[in-house]
Amino acid sequence: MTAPLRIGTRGSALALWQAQQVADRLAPLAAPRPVEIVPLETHGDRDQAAALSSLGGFGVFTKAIQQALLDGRVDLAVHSLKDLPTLPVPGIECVAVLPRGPVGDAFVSVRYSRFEDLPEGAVVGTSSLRRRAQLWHRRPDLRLVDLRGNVDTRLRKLEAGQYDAIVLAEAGLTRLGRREYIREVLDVRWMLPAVGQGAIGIECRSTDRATRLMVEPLNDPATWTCVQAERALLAALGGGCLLPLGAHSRLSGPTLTLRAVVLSPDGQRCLAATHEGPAHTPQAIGVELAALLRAEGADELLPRRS
Ligand SMILES: NCc1[nH]cc(CCC(=O)O)c1CC(=O)O
Repeated sequence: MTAPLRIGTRGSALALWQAQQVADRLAPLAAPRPVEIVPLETHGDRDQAAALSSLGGFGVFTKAIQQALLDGRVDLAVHSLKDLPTLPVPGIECVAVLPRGPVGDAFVSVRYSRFEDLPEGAVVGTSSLRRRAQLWHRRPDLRLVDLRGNVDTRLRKLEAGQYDAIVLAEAGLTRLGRREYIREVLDVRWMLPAVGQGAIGIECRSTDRATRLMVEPLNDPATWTCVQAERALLAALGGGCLLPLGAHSRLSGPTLTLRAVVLSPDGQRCLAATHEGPAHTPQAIGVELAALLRAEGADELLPRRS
């Protein structure tokens, strides 16, 4: 009975910080069982050089952890929700999300204190299709160059002087104690976050009732509502991280408002729509917003999937 409760996670500093949050909250519920963090290497960690798209794009940071969960090598899995594909994995269920952190994207630069100060043709590092498309939509003159790696790797590359600025999730910088790098949080009215950005999801094996019951109390209902709507939107558009889609949800009393943009990769075309409804039907709001975007012609912008 003293077998530890094992939490599977990526081994990056950010992933370990997130897993530790779960471990700290779970410890009193699991006692006297100890809680242990098990860092696992994922496809996305192993192949830093390859573009995410060439790795297949779906679940490169989550599949290996889900496999360990299915194999019984770990008892739960902790993911950045934005890295977790919406396609359900048989035998695995997302049981809880922690209270959401900051959702926005941060402008990080040594040379410029505001995005608007970037001179014509400035070099901005980011590999995210969503960030690239929204940056280009606002500033077609920018030179956008690939930048991959963990948060600290990207900050080091910025400091090496190769980029005028980079864009990173505010949540990651905050969690790693790197907020001093943030020069400006980009306005969510034009830089919409990724689906699930800033949220941490916890998965269990569907059959492991004991662990599920232990994890359920960690769920934050407000965060759950918002991410359900965002993920339903993403699923209805059939996209993974290869789709230049931004989404932002806001819960105000009994009403959930979801806003989203779908862009062409070059940022020239941008469709936006907003939809709201009762907060107890988040998935319907996401699905209906997808239909509104389709009615505007989103299908032409969605990547072809084989
Ligand atoms: N794709 C990598 C990734 N996955 C989650 C975060 C940050 C935390 C979050 O947004 O939840 C990051 C880094 C980044 O995008 O800057």
